[in-house]
Amino acid sequence: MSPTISPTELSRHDNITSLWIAIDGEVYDFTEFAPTHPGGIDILRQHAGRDATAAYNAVHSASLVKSVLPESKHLGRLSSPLPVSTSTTLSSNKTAPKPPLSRLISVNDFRLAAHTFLPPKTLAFISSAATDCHTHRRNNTTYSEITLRPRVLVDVSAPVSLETTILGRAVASPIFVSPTSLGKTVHPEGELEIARACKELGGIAQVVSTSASFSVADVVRAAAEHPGPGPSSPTLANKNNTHPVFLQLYVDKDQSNTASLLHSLTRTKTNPPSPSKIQGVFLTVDAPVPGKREADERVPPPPTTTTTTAASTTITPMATPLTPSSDNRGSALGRLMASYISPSLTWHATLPWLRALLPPSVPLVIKGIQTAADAVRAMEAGAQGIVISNHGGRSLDTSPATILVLLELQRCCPEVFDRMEVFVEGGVMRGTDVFKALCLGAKGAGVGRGVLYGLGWGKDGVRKVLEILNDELVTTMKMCGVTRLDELHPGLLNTRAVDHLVPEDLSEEHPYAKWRRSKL
Ligand SMILES: Cc1cc2nc3c(=O)[nH]c(=O)nc-3n(C[C@H](O)[C@H](O)[C@H](O)COP(=O)(O)O)c2cc1C
Repeated sequence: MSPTISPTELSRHDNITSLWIAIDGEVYDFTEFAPTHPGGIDILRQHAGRDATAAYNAVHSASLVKSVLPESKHLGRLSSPLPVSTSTTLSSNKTAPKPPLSRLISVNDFRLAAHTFLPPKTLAFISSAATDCHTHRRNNTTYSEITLRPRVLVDVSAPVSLETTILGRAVASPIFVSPTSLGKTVHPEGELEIARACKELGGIAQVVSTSASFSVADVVRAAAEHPGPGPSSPTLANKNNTHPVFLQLYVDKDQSNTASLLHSLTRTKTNPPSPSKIQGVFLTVDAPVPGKREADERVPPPPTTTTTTAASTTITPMATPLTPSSDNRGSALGRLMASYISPSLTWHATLPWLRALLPPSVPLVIKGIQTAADAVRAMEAGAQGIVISNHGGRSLDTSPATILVLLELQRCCPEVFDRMEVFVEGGVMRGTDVFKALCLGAKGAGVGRGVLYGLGWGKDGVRKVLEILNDELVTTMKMCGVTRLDELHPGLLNTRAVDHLVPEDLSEEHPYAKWRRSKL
């Protein structure tokens, strides 16, 4: 039986040299873990010696604490409950009722509707992008600059199957769910609901963020327990009635944390070994430092309250004088979340290190490629895939729209499409966007914010967002005279309006400005 700890004893451990916290009636020692906490040490210091159940549950799954702390750090049960001092969630501060799903017929409808009921801080976190948001906008608008070249008088009566593979796994569609952090800020079951929707749709690939509210193991478990469409579904891509789950990886400043995370997900002690919990790793490389997201910085967390009345218990775990709200740069959740991410990844050290950590059967994909030269480097480094991405315009404003980078690869290094899988994400809001990406060689197109807006309605909302995109893709294909994904090719597009923006070769030099400040 675990020891009993009194509130008085708990309250003695209220500082960084001895940092105990109670969660759901259990007391944990966070002293060693605190400096590496992904959300920063300040938030743990704020709750040191206290009951942090409400703040914890607002962003984390119940089981996460047990998976990140060793058993020895679970000290015992709290002898009597403590009054709740601060609580609860970014998503509890609703401002309007949600419109019914039946009224929403486009991804943009979801975006607009989410603006009516998501609390301001959650909305700012999701919708924000770096500085003036040029890249965020252009990710989307550049798709509309590329026009279609429909072929008519083609029999398109055959049913269209969107089934394909992603990194060797059968999927129901080339559209996949991009990794996003803190799903619980939108829905209490966050990434679990996304997994359920992906499974119900017959196997949509889901990339789960290292900074998700739920661990990947929780996501895999939730999907396994969810009935899904059943193996008898005639359109089921994945006959095993599962959906592929990939881990998006931020390498921790303390690399041993990353090593043990990967070990726990890909290696088992069982004999014979059970399969890896994840079907691949997407290493994010476009956010070595946090982007300056001004909307997220500007919107303060809801005000702190110390009362326990039902009406006033709405607060984020960040709302204290120690949190970003007291910082003279603002109060961005994104910046707080990024504090554990290593800024020192390199081609020559990080990739071989990661490859050696992963079993050979687990593919490694580099997420955040923004030039043809880096695509070639990734290929030469032995990556199984790349994601052309600029983090949805959240990292570096005025970096190129992702569809332009896809064109750059076609122009400068077309061989990469035969040697590895190329994915693209950023600004995908329509089936026509997906169609254009696929015509230009993408194996799949990822959706980030659109899925989060759908998550406001739980799994049914996520499902509807993905269904809308699938339907629009099928309609576009038929209108263009094709009924199979392998019939898509660049000739179905006119890219002249943007061709002048596409670099012409792999050179890392400017085409004519050769001047250098330093001769070194
Ligand atoms: C709220 C939010 C959180 C995100 N968190 C992560 C993350 O934890 N890891 C990551 O690699 N990318 C993250 N991204 C970037 C997405 O994976 C993806 O690149 C981007 O959302 C695609 O653009 P879109 O939102 O226009 O579809 C996040 C994006 C958003 C909107």
